[in-house]
Amino acid sequence: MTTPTPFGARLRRAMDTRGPLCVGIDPHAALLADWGLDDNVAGLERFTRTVVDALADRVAVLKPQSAFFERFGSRGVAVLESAVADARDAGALVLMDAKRGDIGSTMAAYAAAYLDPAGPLFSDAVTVSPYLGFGSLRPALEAAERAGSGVFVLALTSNPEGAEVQRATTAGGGTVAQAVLDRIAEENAGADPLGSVGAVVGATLGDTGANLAVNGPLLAPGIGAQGATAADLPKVFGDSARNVVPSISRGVLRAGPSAAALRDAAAAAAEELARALG
Ligand SMILES: O=c1ccn([C@@H]2O[C@H](COP(=O)(O)O)[C@@H](O)[C@H]2O)c(=O)[nH]1
Repeated sequence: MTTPTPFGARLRRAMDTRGPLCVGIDPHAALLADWGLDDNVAGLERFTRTVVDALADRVAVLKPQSAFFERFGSRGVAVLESAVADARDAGALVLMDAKRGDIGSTMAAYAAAYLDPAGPLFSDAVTVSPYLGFGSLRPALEAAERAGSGVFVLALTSNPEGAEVQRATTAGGGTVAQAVLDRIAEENAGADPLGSVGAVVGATLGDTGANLAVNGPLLAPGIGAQGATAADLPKVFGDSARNVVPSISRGVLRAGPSAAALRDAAAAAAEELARALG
């Protein structure tokens, strides 16, 4: 059996060749309406196919938000399965935004869902929540390593409510978020060119005071609809800018339903973000 190329190495290559932009696939009911689509499975299918067809051959990462597919039940999940496969076939890395977190034994089932190459939702990476304890993520970390996939751990989320948990002080005197970041850095120790365990750090946060040197990718949501701009990135990420994967959903999707307009919006965002990240 051949050893798969680790996600971190695949992501670095994609960022170097396509630029670091991640576009989120978030089929909000309001966006379906804006695109002239019905808020049903047929509308979801058309929306998703349009985004994948327009962008999967050019952006480094596509990030479907699982919740928007789950709300349609099994037929919505079937649309998600096709989107993952089609996006990967077209060359994009797929980051499943599912934010799973549970006790270890249940985490193993989530890992089977997203990180087992034989599964219908197998993705290049998945978002997970460490707030049942970082150790509870072990089954996902191990499954990802076996598959050559990645795991993005919520550290400092883009929403204002995150601070009450993430900036709380631990018994050791640091913040909860820093403890998470330190554990991510341990997972990535020695990885070259980039570890496969990422951190989620909102682009909305300004200077967090956190040490973001985790030797892994830093997913930066919050650009566009949540108010952050490319100009905010240097303040948030400082010396870690090279590892930032800036993520935009509505800010690009609002350009649809024209495929050309989606491509133009993604290209304009990519250029602005690349300039800001140096
Ligand atoms: O801290 C986080 C973690 C994840 N997200 C997700 O990213 C997108 C953001 O969508 P926009 O339309 O660009 O605001 C969405 O799927 C969130 O669930 C985040 O925003 N913040």
